[in-house]
Amino acid sequence: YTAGWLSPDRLTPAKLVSALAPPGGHALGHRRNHAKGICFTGDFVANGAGQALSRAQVFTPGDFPIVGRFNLGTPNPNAPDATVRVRGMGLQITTPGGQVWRTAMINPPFFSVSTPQGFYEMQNVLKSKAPGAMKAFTTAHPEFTNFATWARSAPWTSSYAEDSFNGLNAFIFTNSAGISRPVRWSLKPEAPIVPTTQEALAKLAPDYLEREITSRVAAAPQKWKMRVTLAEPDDPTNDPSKPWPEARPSVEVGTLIVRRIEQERDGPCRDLNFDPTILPDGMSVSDDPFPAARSSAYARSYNLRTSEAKDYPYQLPAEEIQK
Ligand code: HEM
Repeated sequence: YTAGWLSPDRLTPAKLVSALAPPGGHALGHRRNHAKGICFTGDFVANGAGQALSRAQVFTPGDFPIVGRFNLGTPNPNAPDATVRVRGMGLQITTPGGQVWRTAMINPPFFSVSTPQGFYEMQNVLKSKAPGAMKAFTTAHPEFTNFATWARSAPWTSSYAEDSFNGLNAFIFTNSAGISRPVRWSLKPEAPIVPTTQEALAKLAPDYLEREITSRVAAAPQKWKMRVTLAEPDDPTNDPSKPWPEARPSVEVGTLIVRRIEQERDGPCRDLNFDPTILPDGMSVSDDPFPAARSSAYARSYNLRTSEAKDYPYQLPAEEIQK
């Protein structure tokens, strides 16, 4: 009756965030996960087709401003690009009525584990040297083997512009007729994909992805199509490790256009928390347990990093600025 607050085994935001810490501790002032990244701005051009699914203003035909962040799934802000398998995009779209949609998506087509508890255990086992720890983990979380197969076999790219970004969690869209349906969303790149290998990427500069996207966007805006996929009655909505069948109907709702790469250190992403529960009217969370867990963990990470600004100063130290 204490809602679990007094249970020592209860999974808390503090435990979730601490579990992400690398052996030397977290990099102060930085995001506790997806710490390496680069901010951007641009717009989302809605084609109007999404209005059939959701009454959110973002689906009415028009152009809406975006702030987003390409990132790598690592707590290390200095990790070489080729050492990180998961890439992500944080995205905020705002519409004139003051509605805000935040989402944070990644490149795998399904998540590594079924539950937030599984995510916590995965962080611990990835650091554990105990013999048999991984075997015990995969026995308890057999879904992880699908993710390991994806990580081993999926092609790499040498540009964020060539990556797909998948929301993975299920949400509920409600249209103006009051009809509610479970959905997931994805961004597919318009840039042609040039597959590469981890070895080839490792031979490039450790920050190649940031440099490449900066020059690519300076030469031309980069685009992704946003697609919303609809669940059928038996599709799982509470487990992002289970992809829905390819044949599910989907609706292309618009185009994301990245027009400018922004400063990461003192740009518009720094004070932004891409909390996946910040949703406009016409979208809501489902029975998927991740968005609530993520929301509480991101808030904790945000509070920690913003109170550590002295460890990650907005301006570069004077000696690092070339005059
Ligand atoms: C319980 C599971 C998860 C935990 C504990 C977790 C934790 C975190 C934390 C602490 C951050 C940094 C937040 C900040 O300081 O602003 C973060 C960022 C991020 N997460 Fe998660 N995460 C989880 C699941 C997921 C899932 C399922 C996805 C994708 C579908 C995802 C994608 C991302 C992305 C793309 C970012 C970077 C957003 C940005 O640029 O700020 N995470 N995560």
